[in-house]
Amino acid sequence: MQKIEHLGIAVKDLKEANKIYQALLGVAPYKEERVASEGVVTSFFKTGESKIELLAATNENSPIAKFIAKKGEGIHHIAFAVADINAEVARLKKKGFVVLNDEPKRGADNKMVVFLHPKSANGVLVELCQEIKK
Ligand SMILES: CC[C@H](C(=O)O)C(=O)SCCNC(=O)CCNC(=O)[C@H](O)C(C)(C)COP(=O)(O)OP(=O)(O)OC[C@H]1O[C@@H](n2cnc3c(N)ncnc32)[C@H](O)[C@@H]1OP(=O)(O)O
Ligand SMILES: [Co+2]
Repeated sequence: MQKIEHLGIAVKDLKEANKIYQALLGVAPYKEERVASEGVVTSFFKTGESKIELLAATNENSPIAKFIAKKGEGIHHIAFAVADINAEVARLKKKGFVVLNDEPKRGADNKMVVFLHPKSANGVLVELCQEIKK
């Protein structure tokens, strides 16, 4: 793992949450991006070497809608940057981690992503991200 790429925070109202995190971090979000395949709209803030990703659901089947219905707003996942996502998936599967999507899928912010089940990491949903080279 290269570094923590972002912390994902599930929010009910993206506009309101943007105001709160802009006040907290002292910077405006640098992008807002819908990921239809995930049923989310995201807002990204850069804070030093890391990022905060706010996520709101765009439909009731969204994992974010389910998460908020069950646990309320809050930290949803931790994302790590990796150099070779397929090699990391193979390594982690060998170690017994439950990989939710063997094939990396297109995420937000120009990344290919894979998720590991929370049960594999002490109740924490883990996302692996590999930058898509331009
Ligand atoms: C890709 C765009 C963007 C990016 O950065 O590029 C994103 O980050 S998109 C983020 C949204 N997408 C995802 O989260 C995809 C991966 N998530 C899933 O596949 C599901 O949400 C899953 C499998 C984590 C849970 O789905 P399930 O239908 O099984 O929901 P349950 O409520 O039954 O959960 C089972 C079990 O897991 C616990 N849980 C659920 N979500 C989380 C979470 N975010 N963190 C920690 N734990 C979580 C839930 O409480 C259940 O545990 P239990 O002890 O049985 O109550
Ligand atoms: Co994410």
